[in-house]
Amino acid sequence: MSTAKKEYKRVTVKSLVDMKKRGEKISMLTAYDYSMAKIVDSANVDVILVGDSASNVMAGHETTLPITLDQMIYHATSVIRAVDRALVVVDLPFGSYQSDPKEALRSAIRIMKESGGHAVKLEGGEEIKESVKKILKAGIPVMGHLGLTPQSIYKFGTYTVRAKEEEEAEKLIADAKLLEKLGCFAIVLEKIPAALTKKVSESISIPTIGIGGGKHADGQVLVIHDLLGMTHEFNPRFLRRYMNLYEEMGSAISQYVTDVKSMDFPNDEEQY
Ligand SMILES: Nc1nc(=O)c2c([nH]1)NC[C@@H]1CN(c3ccc(C(=O)N[C@@H](CCC(=O)O)C(=O)O)cc3)CN21
Ligand SMILES: CC(C)C(=O)C(=O)O
Ligand SMILES: [Mg+2]
Repeated sequence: MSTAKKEYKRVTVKSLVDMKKRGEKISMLTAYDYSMAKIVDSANVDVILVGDSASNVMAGHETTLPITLDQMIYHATSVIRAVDRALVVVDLPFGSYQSDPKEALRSAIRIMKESGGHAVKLEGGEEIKESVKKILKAGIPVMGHLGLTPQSIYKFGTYTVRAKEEEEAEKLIADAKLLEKLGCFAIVLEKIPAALTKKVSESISIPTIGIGGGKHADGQVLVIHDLLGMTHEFNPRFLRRYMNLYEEMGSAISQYVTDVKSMDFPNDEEQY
């Protein structure tokens, strides 16, 4: 017996590669909790990233380094409960994969088993080759992340554009080809020159997802709170704000305070 079920087709790792082949751009946004993920998924975003940017956006840390694997699993579990259509990718947090490939696999397995996420994302290329191999061998899809890799911020000291010099650009291209060869299904390219994004995207058959990587990436990703204008102090050039929720929410909340103080709320209809 068939029930009247909402029509949707799940996004898979394979459908993303097919989208690149067709020339259809991929949309990706972060979400860290149930309510936000419900809205993002209902708006037909292809990929939802449970990013370690939760460390900044949810917990208020200065960097992504402090967030733990347990905390990432908590966020991912909440997101998974809300999602019907999108592919859900979960960041492996700093410290959960860098020491050795076995630990990397254990961390990836915990994410898959405990949250129900569909894939994991790791920052780096050649340096994490063995870990990527091991995770893929276990049947867990892996998304790469090259260019500005926030988990290595203390190695670089700044969030400036990466791979502007020839040598770093060549390494990035080699890393992208390596990740493709290993079997990754997509690669995030963060804050690199548009011309390099173009070159990388043309050199590999798996999709590139840009954030500050320009128009030639096969898809785009943003932190949802940035797009909605909730993080009003974060203003990189690559960010397009679609709302100014920081101000809108602030005035709604001020109005509530005013209404409580003036005894306008609750009124006769809003009580029993
Ligand atoms: N809210 C938020 N949005 C993000 O995109 C994001 C996070 N948090 N946390 C984790 C990483 C860090 N990311 C970043 C951080 C800084 C810049 C950046 O462009 N910062 C400065 C410029 C710094 C410089 O040029 O030295 C800026 O213009 O805001 C970009 C991406 C991307 N990720
Ligand atoms: C900015 C994206 C790519 C990310 O890794 C995150 O949100 O953690
Ligand atoms: Mg991240």
